[in-house]
Amino acid sequence: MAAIREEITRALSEDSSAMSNITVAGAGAQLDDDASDRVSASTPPTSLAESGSLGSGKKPIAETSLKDQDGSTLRPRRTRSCVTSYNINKLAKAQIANSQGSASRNVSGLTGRTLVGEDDEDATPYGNKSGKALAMEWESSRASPARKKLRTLQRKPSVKDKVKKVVGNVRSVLGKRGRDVMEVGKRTLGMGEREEATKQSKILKQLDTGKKGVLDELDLDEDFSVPVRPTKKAKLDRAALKEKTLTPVLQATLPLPTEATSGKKWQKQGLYVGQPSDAPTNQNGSRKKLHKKRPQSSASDATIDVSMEEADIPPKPSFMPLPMFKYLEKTRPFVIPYDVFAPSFKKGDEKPKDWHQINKNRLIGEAKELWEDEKLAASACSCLPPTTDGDEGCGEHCWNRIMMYECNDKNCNLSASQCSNRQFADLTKRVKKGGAFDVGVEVVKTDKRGFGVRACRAFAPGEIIMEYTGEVISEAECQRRMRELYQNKQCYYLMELERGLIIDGTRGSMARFINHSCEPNCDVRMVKVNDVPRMGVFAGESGIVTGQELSYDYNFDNFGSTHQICYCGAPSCRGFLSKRLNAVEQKKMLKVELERQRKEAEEAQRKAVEEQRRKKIKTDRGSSWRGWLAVDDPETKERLKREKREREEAEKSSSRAMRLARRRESMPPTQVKPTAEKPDTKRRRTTTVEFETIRRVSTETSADEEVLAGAQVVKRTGRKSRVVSTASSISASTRGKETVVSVATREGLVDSEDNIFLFVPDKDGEGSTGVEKNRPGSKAASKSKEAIKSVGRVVKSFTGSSVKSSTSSGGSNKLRQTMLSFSKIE
Ligand SMILES: C[S@@+](CC[C@H](N)C(=O)[O-])C[C@H]1O[C@@H](n2cnc3c(N)ncnc32)[C@H](O)[C@@H]1O
Repeated sequence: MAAIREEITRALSEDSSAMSNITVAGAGAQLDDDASDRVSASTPPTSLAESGSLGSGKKPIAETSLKDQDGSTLRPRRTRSCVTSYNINKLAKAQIANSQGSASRNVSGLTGRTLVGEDDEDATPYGNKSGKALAMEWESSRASPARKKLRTLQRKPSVKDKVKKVVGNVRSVLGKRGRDVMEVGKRTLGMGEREEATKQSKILKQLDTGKKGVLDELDLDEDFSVPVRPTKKAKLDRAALKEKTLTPVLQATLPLPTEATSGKKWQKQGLYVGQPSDAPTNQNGSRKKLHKKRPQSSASDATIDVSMEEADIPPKPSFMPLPMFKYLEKTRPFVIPYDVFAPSFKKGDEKPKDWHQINKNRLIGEAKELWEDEKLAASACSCLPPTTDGDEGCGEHCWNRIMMYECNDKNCNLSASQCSNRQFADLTKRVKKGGAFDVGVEVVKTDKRGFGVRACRAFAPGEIIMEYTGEVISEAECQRRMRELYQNKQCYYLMELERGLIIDGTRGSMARFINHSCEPNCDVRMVKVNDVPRMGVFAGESGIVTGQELSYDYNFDNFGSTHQICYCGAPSCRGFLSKRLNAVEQKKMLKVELERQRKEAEEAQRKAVEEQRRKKIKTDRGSSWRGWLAVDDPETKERLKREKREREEAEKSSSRAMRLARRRESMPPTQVKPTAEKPDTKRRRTTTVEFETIRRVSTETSADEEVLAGAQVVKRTGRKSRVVSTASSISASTRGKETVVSVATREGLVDSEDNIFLFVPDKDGEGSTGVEKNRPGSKAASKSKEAIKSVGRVVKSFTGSSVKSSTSSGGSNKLRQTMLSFSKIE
């Protein structure tokens, strides 16, 4: 038991030898120690270089007491689950210490505790032997009895392990609060890591008091803290830190096992460091991933030779660089999105309509004479150059400034860089650059106050923002304009400049859009620049930030007879755009203003209704409607006539018109309708046709044909008979004794009831005229047979039933032919 207790030691002094424990350094290392202890105590090492444990020394420097300083018994802060792996670091450090005579410092700051197998030195394959022995042991075969023993240890949890677990559980039962109290108390007493270890031992001693004491079963050098699963980051950080510090030392001293030498693969990093790679592990996927991501451990690169001095360099905390650092290191040109910096007009935003921009004052009319008449008094300052760097001359005591003169090379002895009273000169330079930032302002639409001006950059207190420019007019001209031009206007842009001169910003700079506020952020004041008065807009006492709307108090500067309601929204708003009014005035103004607003609203409503009505009409008419024509307008009349003419001409020259013309030309002259005599009645037209056809008959008649004078179709309707048609065309040809007469009538085929009379000319040859006389509608025709007889000799009469009828072609003037056959009259 005593022997074992001797083993349960921890190196506490710096001068412990290599063969004893690796020491924990003094105050400087205390922090490290503590930190690493916190991590490693609960987490097994994850690389060769990482292990914080070393074998117990041969010569314990101080035996760890199981009692606390004040003698109270404290339970261990943590328990540590037994990890059945051998600690190579311990060996490595021992080797280093050996080579240097004494190890003065644990480079990593780890406490150097052994993880496993320290309770039985002989049970370890390497023990605390010399470096040579170590080297040899690395090459030892798998079947070495020590290794077998180690495996046995790994496989079977001993009673000691179980007790450790119980202790851990006891601690965890205390709960967080209890632990916190303990921590606080510990800190108060200034207890360090050693005390912690002592407490653990005390608890173990207590456990050993029973009949079946288990202390002899325990490795009291173990940390009994409850294993806390480390976070991924903690694992990474710790691994990186320890690898950086320890592995070079290892490489410098410890010949690592290689496949060539041992014929066996050893775990060089990770939870199972120092074990053969084929030993059973609990490595899961995520841990493997971690390994992959990690930079190649230098432990595997045995060729790197790192000196101890290098290894002693305190390790750089290895944080993962945040991505933005890399990004920021790169220099490249970039543009800030414009709408972030200066959200200007966007598509569709309303823009001021009747604004003619003038960036320099223009003297109008008699203002010119007034301007020239009075010369400004001379001014000069005697300011001294500033003594301290960064200071500016011509401050508030500058005479020029007091007199509202801007300094220049003539009236100021300081250089431009030393003088702070050259604002207009600065403004000119700035604006000349022309960018949005340089101009620094923009016009925007406000809610109730029309347009306004917004800063698209910051302005320091008192810094000039812009100049108020426009037409410089005399007072008389101003009155006239007010009376005649701006009578019905809501907005005035008039501002008094000096000596009865007024700037009318109706045509002017952007400053004309600056709205009024009862708590303004700008001042507008006149400054004489090179003996010329100019009006500037300056940032107020608080300065201007980007995006802020500019405003000044119209109280003194704004012309305008009416008092408009103010919508500046300032807590101390006066209610109107003018000076503060007394109660009666205010009431009156309010009434006037409300009346104005009412009228305005009425007008707006009327317009809206009108617009709606117009829209409705438009939609009702549809898209094809072209609108009304003012036909009484002579111009329109003329236009319509012209259009009609053009249409007719186009029609004439159209393909249809051409076709008709061609057809007319190809027709025999008898068929050609004389275009000159345009028939204007139906009756006349009929007559014309008859006339034509009769003529044709006569021309077509051959010598041996009986010439018929005409034919008439008489229709009977009841008892009445009526000549419905006089034959339009009669032709007769004789075939032997038979004569075939073709009669064409215009008014339908001959019915079975109809009588058809054929005429032959009288002896005097008047028969042909008889037809003419008996044309439909004529007196003669309206009479019956007698009438016919009188004009010619009826050679044959037929009834429709004995008549063959057919229709011949003929377009609109269709002729219906009735073929009559009869025998030649003897
Ligand atoms: C010099 S103009 C300013 C620019 C004007 N907003 C525009 O759209 O042209 C002055 C006119 O702006 C309007 N205005 C300015 N400040 C106002 C305020 N605080 N409340 C109501 N109207 C204001 C008034 O109609 C006033 O007559």
